[in-house]
Amino acid sequence: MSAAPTQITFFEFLTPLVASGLKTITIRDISESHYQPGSQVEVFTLETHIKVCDIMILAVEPLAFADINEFHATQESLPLAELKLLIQKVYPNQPTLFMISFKLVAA
Ligand SMILES: CC(=O)Nc1ccn([C@H]2C[C@H](O)[C@@H](CO)O2)c(=O)n1
Repeated sequence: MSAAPTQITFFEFLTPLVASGLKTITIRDISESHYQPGSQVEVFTLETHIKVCDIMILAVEPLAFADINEFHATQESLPLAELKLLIQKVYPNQPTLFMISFKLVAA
């Protein structure tokens, strides 16, 4: 069994939402779902790999694309339509995804 990851990347335009504590979930596919609840994880920008902040993983739960709703959009700090378009673009044709809940530890 491999160790849980200690880093996560976000698109640069989303990192202010993470560093301010406004964004408290991210929805990823199975390849990016192996985070351990209770672990501290470093956040980097995807495009430039700049360190943004640290977060603590609270939970990792399966989430069907079809079940993504306004609750998830609020936690993502994004409009629901924008969130669903983004997820479809990043993870096309993947009905089963994972919701990673987290809290900001240090900006
Ligand atoms: C490799 C990588 O950084 N991938 C992703 C995947 C998703 N996101 C964002 C986009 C949405 O806000 C949520 C839901 O997927 O997570 C991201 O920043 N980076």
